[in-house]
Amino acid sequence: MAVRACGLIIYRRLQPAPSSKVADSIEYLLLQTSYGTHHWTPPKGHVDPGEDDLQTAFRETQEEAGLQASQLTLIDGYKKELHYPVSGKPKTVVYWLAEMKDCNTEIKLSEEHQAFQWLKLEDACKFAEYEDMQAMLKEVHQFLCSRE
Ligand SMILES: Nc1nc2c(ncn2[C@@H]2O[C@H](COP(=O)(O)OP(=O)(O)OP(=O)(O)OP(=O)(O)OC[C@H]3O[C@@H](n4cnc5c(=O)[nH]c(N)nc54)[C@H](O)[C@@H]3O)[C@@H](O)[C@H]2O)c(=O)[nH]1
Repeated sequence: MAVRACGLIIYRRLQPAPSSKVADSIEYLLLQTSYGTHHWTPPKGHVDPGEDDLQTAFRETQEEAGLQASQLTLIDGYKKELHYPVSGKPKTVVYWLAEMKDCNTEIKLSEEHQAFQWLKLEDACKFAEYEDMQAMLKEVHQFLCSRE
């Protein structure tokens, strides 16, 4: 059976300048692991026994970024599964989308991560080096822009 993890793609909207596009005011949160290859990822982690997927996504976000569910707005209509192998075993990661209620809320990392960045789409795709993650971020961006 596949290893299962869940997380949240978190974004914030900066106040756009009058002439700029809404799309340019969106930034995504990525965390850099303090272990392994120091890859960048949204907050996410393994599902604990007895937990449902969305509970896991919020718990991991709280543990890894210090953000409470009450500080986030879960966005209806977006959910995505990524499937990739880790150490030869299949892994499924389920992501939801959430917006920061206050874009200045402090991010508090755990020992699992050594840095975080708020990134515009183009830079987020550079930091998130995996093609499936990049495709997901682009899809999310389209989704958000189409709602405006
Ligand atoms: N010392 C040490 N300790 C580790 C290591 N490894 C884990 N720990 C410990 O485990 C705990 C983590 O527990 P949770 O937080 O519950 O789990 P997750 O959040 O799920 O975290 P993971 O890091 O296990 O899982 P991924 O992010 O999935 O990375 C796994 C591999 O998959 C690739 N990869 C990543 N993302 C993508 C993608 O989007 N697309 C594609 N295609 N590929 C992707 C990439 O190659 C990567 O190397 C920590 O406490 C550590 O103590 C390690 O190497 N050394």
